[in-house]
Amino acid sequence: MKAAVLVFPGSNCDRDLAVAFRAAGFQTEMVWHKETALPPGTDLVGVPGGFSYGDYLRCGAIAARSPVAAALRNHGDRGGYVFAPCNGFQILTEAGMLPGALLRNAGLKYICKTVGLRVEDTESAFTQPYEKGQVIDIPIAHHEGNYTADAETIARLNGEGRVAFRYVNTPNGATDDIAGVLSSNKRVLGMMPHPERASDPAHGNTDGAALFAGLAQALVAV
Ligand SMILES: NC(=O)CC[C@H](N)C(=O)O
Repeated sequence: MKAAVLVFPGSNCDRDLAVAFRAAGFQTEMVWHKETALPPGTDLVGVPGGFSYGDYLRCGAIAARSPVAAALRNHGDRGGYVFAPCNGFQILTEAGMLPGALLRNAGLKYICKTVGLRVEDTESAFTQPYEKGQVIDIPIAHHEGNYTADAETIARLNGEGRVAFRYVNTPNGATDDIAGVLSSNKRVLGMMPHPERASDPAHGNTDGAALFAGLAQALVAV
């Protein structure tokens, strides 16, 4: 089971993500943004949180056009798993790998706190260890987490079971309380909250650990 974590100038959750992947049993390599290929045999790509390229232009817009982005897109196109928390989610929407956009938080403030998330769909590798409707506590830390998409896209995401998580009390104005979205094959997950920051007893909260365990379980079964 091989994972790669992309590293952009300004990434700041890349090592946290690698720690969570390794704890779940993935052999994990860091991949610099200038690379044009992923390590051979990569099963899972992590697109980490942070402030890639200083959040200039729009969060994630420059990273979505970086050399490594083409390799990331190929990985997704051939059915590879991608986990993208926070800035990673912003990068995937900018790259067109997930629908919608992340706008500035409704209150125009950076928000850093732990929030309740309801698990909405348990048919993906990421969410299968949870119970449908289960509420988990996961930290957020962002100023552009206001998920927005047109009504048709929101209806499609809801209808296809592609809303992985919803906020219990939406902190950022996200449409339909959406906190995390899956691709149509459910192998790509983008979410604003950070499960990798709630996956070790030392974090004081392990609600996120099951997500990484679920991924490992799905990949062992392949
Ligand atoms: N923690 C993060 O990944 C921050 C995401 C993004 N740069 C924002 O502030 O919205």
